[in-house]
Amino acid sequence: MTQASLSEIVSCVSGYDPNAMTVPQAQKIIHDFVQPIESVEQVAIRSALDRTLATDIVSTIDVPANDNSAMDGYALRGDDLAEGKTLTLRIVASVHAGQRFDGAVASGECVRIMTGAAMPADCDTVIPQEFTENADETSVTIPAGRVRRGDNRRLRGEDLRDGQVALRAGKILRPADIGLLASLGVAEVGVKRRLRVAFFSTGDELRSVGEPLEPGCVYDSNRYTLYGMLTRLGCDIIDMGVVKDDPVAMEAAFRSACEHADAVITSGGVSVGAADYTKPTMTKLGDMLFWKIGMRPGRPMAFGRIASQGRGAYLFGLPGNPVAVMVSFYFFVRDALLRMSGANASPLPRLKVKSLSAIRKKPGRTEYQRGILAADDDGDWKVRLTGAQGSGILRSMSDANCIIVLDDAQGEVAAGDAVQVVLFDGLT
Ligand SMILES: Nc1nc2c(c(=O)[nH]1)N[C@H]1C(S)=C(S)[C@@H](COP(=O)(O)OP(=O)(O)OC[C@H]3O[C@@H](n4cnc5c(N)ncnc54)[C@H](O)[C@@H]3O)O[C@H]1N2
Ligand code: MOO
Repeated sequence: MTQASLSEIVSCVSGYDPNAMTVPQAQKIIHDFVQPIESVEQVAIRSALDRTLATDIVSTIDVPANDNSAMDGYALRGDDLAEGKTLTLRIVASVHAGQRFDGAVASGECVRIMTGAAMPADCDTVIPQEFTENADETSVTIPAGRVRRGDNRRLRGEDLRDGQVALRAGKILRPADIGLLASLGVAEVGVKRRLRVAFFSTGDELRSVGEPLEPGCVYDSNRYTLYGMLTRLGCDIIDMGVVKDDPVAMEAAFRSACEHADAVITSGGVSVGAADYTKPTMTKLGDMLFWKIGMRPGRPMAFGRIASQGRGAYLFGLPGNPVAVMVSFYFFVRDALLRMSGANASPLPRLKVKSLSAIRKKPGRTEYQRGILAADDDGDWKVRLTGAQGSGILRSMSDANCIIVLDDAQGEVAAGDAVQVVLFDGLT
């Protein structure tokens, strides 16, 4: 299948204007343009943690394999239970997990049973031992009203049935999933290979950690935040360092990155400054779009694809400001990389909570403010701003535990109004 060009994709977007893109328009174009990689590798299930499953996994057994007891107690015939009647049953056998009792259990009889042991064929109910009375080696009394037919019995195949799809291709495997695979007896699975993502920072003012900081210079922090975000996403990273504001050096960096990477991320040089060479270099080499997106931070952004030696790499030219890099990554690049890696990722969940801070906001653009979400004394979760929100203030990201997302239509937020937040941390 040949890949659609960016111009074909943008022609389907109503009201497309590169100088006034909305966040949803830009997200949609990127999502529609990127294509999943095809390479698959077989790995042991522990190594499959956080990887993207390549094929559906179908169970070849029932889990559990037998009806079994959910409690330590006594397995009995539900027919023996009668409303308001105390019952004394004769114990005919005892079964532990891993054992089964194949004998008959007649009316008036029961079997001492442990959690996980297979149910005797004639029994459909288990009474936990602490609900019984006068138990000894030979008999046990079941007081009236303590158990109903079918209680405390786990049914064969209630977790998964033979032939049922246990996990769908595209799932990013979490701890529960590799446990589920183990419960099916699966030792290895096919996962998509890790994405290879190259990145470099641009700017003559940038110094790398370890170098002296001359007047007018700043340390390059974007390569570290990108390293962190890409590593968390499970990518193989290619750190290409700092590239000077020089068209020849920049072209060489792009060409080299595209030889090995599935995606290339740059920061800086996408605005209108005299030394902003990223855009002209990208245009020379590939199928590129440059946008001014109605958002803050992260307004300028370049996106496209560079083809080189029969293969191609997607390209994300992010703005230089450190907070803008992170916000653009979380709200554009992350989804694209997940899609490229073959994952069926759902949108980042948003929670609606009250804001303790009044927030200045004009309708017409999306704002991503850094917030601290905490429970008050009544257990209600509320969010407040971290403080100054400039897109160069990286500490605002470090202090935050969430992003407050104020959509295009949102105007001023008064203290006490509800806002939507995206959490940084969660169970994965
Ligand atoms: N006349 C205009 N000026 C600017 C506009 C505009 O529309 N018109 N947009 C502003 C916005 S918004 C942003 S964001 C920046 C984006 O500019 P660039 O992508 O060209 O980024 P630079 O100019 O290279 O850098 C911006 C800023 O960030 C610092 N920086 C860059 N790289 C790093 C790094 N790796 N680590 C730490 N800090 C970095 C850089 O020193 C600058 O301070 O343009 C605005 N201007
Ligand atoms: O993208 Mo710029 O950092 O919005 O301010």
